[in-house]
Amino acid sequence: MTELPRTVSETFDPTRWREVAGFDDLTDITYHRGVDRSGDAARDLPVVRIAFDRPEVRNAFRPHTVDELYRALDHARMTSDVGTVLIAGNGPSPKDGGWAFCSGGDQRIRGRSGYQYTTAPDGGGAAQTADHVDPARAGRLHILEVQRLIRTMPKVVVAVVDGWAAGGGHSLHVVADLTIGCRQHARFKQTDADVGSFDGGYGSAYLARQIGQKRAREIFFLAREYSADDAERWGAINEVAEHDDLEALAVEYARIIATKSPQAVRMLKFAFNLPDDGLMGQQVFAGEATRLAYMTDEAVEGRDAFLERRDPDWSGFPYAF
Ligand SMILES: CC(C)(COP(=O)(O)OP(=O)(O)OC[C@H]1O[C@@H](n2cnc3c(N)ncnc32)[C@H](O)[C@@H]1OP(=O)(O)O)[C@@H](O)C(=O)NCCC(=O)NCCSC(=O)c1cc(O)c2ccccc2c1O
Repeated sequence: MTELPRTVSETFDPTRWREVAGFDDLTDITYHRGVDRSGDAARDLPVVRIAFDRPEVRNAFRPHTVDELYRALDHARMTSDVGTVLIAGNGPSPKDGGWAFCSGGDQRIRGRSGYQYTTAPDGGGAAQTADHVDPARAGRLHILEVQRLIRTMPKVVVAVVDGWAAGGGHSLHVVADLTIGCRQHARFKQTDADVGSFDGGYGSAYLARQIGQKRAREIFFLAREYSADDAERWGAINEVAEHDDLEALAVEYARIIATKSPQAVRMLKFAFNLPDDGLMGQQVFAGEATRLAYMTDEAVEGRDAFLERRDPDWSGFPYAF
């Protein structure tokens, strides 16, 4: 029987998860693999849980958080028996009991060139101030790289919103394939324009594709707070769950997704992306089509003819219609 992991969040059920080997150095996020311990031997499930772990600042991200998030997501992307990636926020805050999915970029270390790396001694808690900025490392806006990874990974990414989704955290929920929200604590608020920032890509324009121009503009221009029930009504999220049931619902989504064909899910995700992603969307979709084509006898004939220094024989392959 595998050892139970530490309880990283009040809603985290350690019996459902195991730690992922090679990630014991994480400071700003947690990363777990779903596991079924009901039998004699624990069995891995096709789901991972990646969670922001800075509840004292409503799970704001600093560059180091983004580095860790990218690394865990990319590991999940390359783990071929994982079909669903949950992104969550650990909580509540030890300071005031507040819950958050993610409140976006850590405003304390935002510089003129982006969010700055720091040398704060405590891993990013109270000591994380502009005084600790590392002048040798350029400021970053690389949460956008994370957005692209979520967008292009051939798996279903689910945002599990158990508290504030604000600023860049709001954008992460927008770019995720699916979002579920907690009735009691999920709060959505797009604060970008309050703090002189703007996610002009997926966070805004893609949001408008999802819920319509008027509502998306309202969300950005008024920066009002809205609930999970509001969000569901507007089509901004998929489902609302009670606080105690939210993570179980996310795992249930993953179970259902695992009953579907991986290839079909991959092709569907890239097909959904294509119209909004321009040539890059076409490239990603077409790459998968090329991979499928390589599996045919026709493509094998082309390769073999080259390797055997002969003309290809296409006679067995009709111009199908
Ligand atoms: C999220 C809130 C609405 C929650 O309000 P609440 O009243 O519940 O909690 P507090 O405000 O008291 O917060 C508790 C505690 O956490 C600290 N904190 C919260 N959020 C942040 C943050 N983002 N950065 C740093 N610290 C934060 C807060 O100061 C309190 O600390 P104490 O020490 O006082 O206990 C509310 O907190 C809120 O509005 N937060 C800010 C939301 C925000 O504006 N985020 C940044 C938006 S910009 C952004 O995220 C962004 C990032 C990018 O990398 C981009 C890249 C490219 C394009 C655009 C980008 C972008 O827009």
